[in-house]
Amino acid sequence: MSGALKEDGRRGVTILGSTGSIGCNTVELVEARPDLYRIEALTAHSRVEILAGQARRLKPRLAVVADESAYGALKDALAGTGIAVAAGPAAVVEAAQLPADWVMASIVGAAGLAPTLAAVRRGAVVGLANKECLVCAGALMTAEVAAHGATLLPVDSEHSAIFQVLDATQPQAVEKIVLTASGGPFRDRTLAEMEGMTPEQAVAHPNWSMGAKISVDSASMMNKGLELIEAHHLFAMPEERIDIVVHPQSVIHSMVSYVDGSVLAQLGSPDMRTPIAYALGWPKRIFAPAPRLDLAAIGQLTFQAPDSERFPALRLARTALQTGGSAPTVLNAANEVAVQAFLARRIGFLDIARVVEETLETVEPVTPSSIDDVLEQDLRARRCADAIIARRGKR
Ligand SMILES: NC(=O)C1=CN([C@@H]2O[C@H](COP(=O)(O)OP(=O)(O)OC[C@H]3O[C@@H](n4cnc5c(N)ncnc54)[C@H](OP(=O)(O)O)[C@@H]3O)[C@@H](O)[C@H]2O)C=CC1
Ligand SMILES: CC(=O)[C@@H](O)[C@H](O)COP(=O)(O)O
Ligand SMILES: [Mn+2]
Repeated sequence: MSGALKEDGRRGVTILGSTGSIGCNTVELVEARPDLYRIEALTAHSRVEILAGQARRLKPRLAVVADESAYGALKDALAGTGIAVAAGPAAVVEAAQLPADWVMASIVGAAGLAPTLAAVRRGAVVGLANKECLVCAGALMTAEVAAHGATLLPVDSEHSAIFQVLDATQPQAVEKIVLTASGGPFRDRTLAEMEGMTPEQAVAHPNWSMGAKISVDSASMMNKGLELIEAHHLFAMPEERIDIVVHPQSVIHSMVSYVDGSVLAQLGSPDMRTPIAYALGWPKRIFAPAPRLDLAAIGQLTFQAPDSERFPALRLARTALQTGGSAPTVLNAANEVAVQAFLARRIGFLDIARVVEETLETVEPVTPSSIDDVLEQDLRARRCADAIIARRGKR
């Protein structure tokens, strides 16, 4: 990021998915430091009111909605501001192509792949919250990062923690990465209890305030499975050297074990403004208004082994990573479809993992050699998962 400052000394920032949980936290941090940052572009799917409010305050060059039917509303909301307005998935990619120094990739799901890739391809520094794009296209994505001299800065709290304590100068000294998992809202529930859990119960995360999709992923622990694959790609760490430990307090955000027996961890309150600020300020640290950690008040930090009987998503993700090729792409796409079906009350909570497993059994893994191949496999998996859900509904 050195040399990435514009003439006025401020870093140009684009936020892809500015209206979401990560996006709004990023906006808050950027807004607090007009001396350091100016906004280049903001994008959303369809929540025009939030996007237009952010745009009026931050005055980007461009504001984009992915949903074309929201174009008129955005145009009206920003009339007379001089801010350019556009709509559609291609316009989101164009927003990512504007010459911002730093891009927050915080669109949810594989929909974030093309715009994130567009930022990578122009060599930007990318704060990566969107884990799905590394899960569905990890090897191709990291190759693009290397080819274009881009920088990926992890924003996911666990990966930010690892990034902060990993000694990249001595990769041979690293024994293991240990991802912490809260266990989600159903950590101590039986399978019989989980069967009847509602979307409202699933999105009620005990520690973090997040968007609906990642909250359901945390409840099924698919989030930790996706994070396992994300860590594998971000830190070039083999699957068997990435452990998962359940830590209900979400205070230790992850750890790195070294060959001398030392374990280094990053701690903090469960507040995404800390990892976002780390990526936004990198290579320096900037202030974040997250609650300060009071260990005496917390009293105890506890740990337990993950249970892949009650949380089969953990097993499915590990197996998909071992299988390789398009298996993680299929896992991710089927999970996105199943989570949406659960949120729409078309399937039950435990059906999410069942749909993912059946899709993985049905769609033959291939070795994608391009992003187009990945997108093709993503589509195949979505169609397969849709068909499985439709069949389940008819029983
Ligand atoms: N929330 C968190 O604390 C964490 C999130 N992450 C990851 O960050 C990403 C974002 O999560 P989160 O902020 O919780 O999600 P949200 O659902 O809160 O926000 C998603 C954002 O993406 C936009 N969006 C949704 N669909 C599309 C689409 N098809 N095309 C373009 N834009 C779209 C939304 O627009 P609109 O508002 O208009 O619908 C919104 O701006 C996810 O990949 C998640 O796994 C990782 C760690 C922590
Ligand atoms: C904030 C963040 O990074 C989330 O991914 C969080 O880790 C979810 O918590 P779980 O550990 O319950 O999946
Ligand atoms: Mn996380």
